[in-house]
Amino acid sequence: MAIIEFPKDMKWGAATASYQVEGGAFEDGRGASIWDTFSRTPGKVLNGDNGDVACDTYHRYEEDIKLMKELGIDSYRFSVAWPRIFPNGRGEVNQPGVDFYHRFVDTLLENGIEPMCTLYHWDLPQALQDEGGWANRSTIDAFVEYSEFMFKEFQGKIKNWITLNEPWCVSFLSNFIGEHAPGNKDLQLATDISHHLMVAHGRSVKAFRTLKIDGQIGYAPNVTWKEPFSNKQEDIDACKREVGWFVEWFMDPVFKGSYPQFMVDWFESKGVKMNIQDGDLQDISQPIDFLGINYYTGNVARYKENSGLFDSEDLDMNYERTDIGWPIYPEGFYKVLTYITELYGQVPIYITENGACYNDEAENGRVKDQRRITYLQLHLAALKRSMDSGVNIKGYLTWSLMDNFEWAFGYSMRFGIVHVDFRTLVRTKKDSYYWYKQTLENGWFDLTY
Ligand SMILES: N=NNCCOCCOc1ccc(-c2cn(C[C@@H]3NC[C@@H](O)[C@H]3O)nn2)cc1
Repeated sequence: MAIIEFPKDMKWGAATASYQVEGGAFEDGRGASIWDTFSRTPGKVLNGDNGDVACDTYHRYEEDIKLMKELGIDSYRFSVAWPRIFPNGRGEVNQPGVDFYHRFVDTLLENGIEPMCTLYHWDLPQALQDEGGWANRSTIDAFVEYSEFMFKEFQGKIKNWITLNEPWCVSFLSNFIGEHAPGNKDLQLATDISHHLMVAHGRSVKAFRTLKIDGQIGYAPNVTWKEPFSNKQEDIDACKREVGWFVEWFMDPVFKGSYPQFMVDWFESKGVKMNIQDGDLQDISQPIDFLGINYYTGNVARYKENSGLFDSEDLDMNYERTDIGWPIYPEGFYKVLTYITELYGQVPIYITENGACYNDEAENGRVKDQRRITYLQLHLAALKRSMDSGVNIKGYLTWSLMDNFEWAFGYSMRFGIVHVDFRTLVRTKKDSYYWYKQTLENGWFDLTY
C-alpha cells in the first residue's frame, strides 16, 4: 500500500478532439478536412473507418457533458474543427459552426467545467491542403486569422487555449513517416512543416497578447523517453537524438529562440536544410503561459548504425504492452518531465494527454478495464514523483474521456474511460471511470501495484 496524494489546487480533466468524437462531418456547413479525405483513401485507415459519425458528440454533447459532470472533472480539453468555423480555411465564417461551439462551451460552463480549447488538432481544412497545406507559409496566415476569430468570439468563455496539438505528429508522423493525413513521406517537407507549425504557434500567441485576451495560452507537444541501453556514448547520443526529435526540436525554439544545433546538424547530414525567414524565431519564442505535455510510452534504446532516422534501435525489454502495442514505461514519464524541467526551468505544465489503449468490451453494462486502472496508477505515481523532484505540474487530463476514432487505427483502438458502442453509440462507464472519479474526489489514490 502507498498513498499517492496530489496538491488540492491541481486541475483534473479529460480530453478529446473534434475529428475523433464529433461526427456531423457534413452538417451545418462544415467544410471538408484532410482527415475526411485521408480516411476515404483506401488503405489509410483500418477497416476503412472514418469520422463521419464517430461518437456523434455533435448531437450528443449534452449527454457527454453529463458524464463529465458526474466524473467530477475541473477541466475538459476539446478541439475546434477549423473547417466548421472556416469551411474554406479562411474568409467566410460558417455561423452554424460557431453556434455549435457556443452551445457546447455554454453547457460546459453551466456545469462548472472549464473549457480547455485546442485550436488545431489535425483537421486542417482540405481547401488549405489543396494550396499546399502546412508546407505553404500562407497557411500560417490562415491559422492566425482563425485564431484571432476564435479568441475574440469566445473571449470571456474560454480562458485556456492550446494552439497546436502534437506538432511532431502533424509534421513528421504525417509527412515523413506518412501514417497520418495527408500521408507524405519526405523529410525535407516534414521539417519545413515542423517550422511553419511553430511559426503559426508563435504568431497565434502574439495575436492572443495583442488582443489582450483574458486567459492563458500554450501548446501541447507529444513526448517520449529513450533510456540508453548502456553508458556507451554512442548509445547515449542515439537516445538523445530520439528524444530531441520530440522535446528539443519543438521546445528549444519556444524557450530558447533557436533550434537545437545537434538536431540541425543531424538533419543536415540527411540532406535536410532549414528554411527559416527573418523574424520567424522571434515569433516562435513568444512567452507562453503553460506547456501541455502528451505522454504515452517510452523504451530502452541503443545505437545501431544505419537504423532508422537516428541510427538507433528500440530494444524489446519484455515490458508489458497496451493493446496498441506501446510499451508501458512510467519511468519514462518521470524521466522526460524532469528532463524538460532541467532544460527549460519550472515551466507550468499540464499533462494534456496520458492514457492507455485497452480494447475491453462491455458485458452486462460493465467494462472491466483493470489494466487501464493499473496504467493510470503507475503513471500518476511517476507524475507525483516528478512533482516531488520540482516539476511544476498544474493539471492532469487523461486521454480519453471516451473511446473514439484513433486515427489510422480507426475505431479498433480504445483509449476511453467511457466505452462507446460504435453501432449504437451507447456510452458505458468503465471501471476506470469510477476509479478516476474517486481519485479526483479524494485528491489521492492507493497505489495497489
Ligand atoms: N520514436 N520514434 N518513432 C518513429 C516511428 O513512429 C511510428 C509511430 O509513431 C507514433 C508516435 C506517436 C503516436 C501518437 C498517437 N497518439 C494518440 C493521440 N494523441 C492525440 C490524440 O488525438 C490521440 O489519439 N499520441 N501519439 C502515434 C504514432
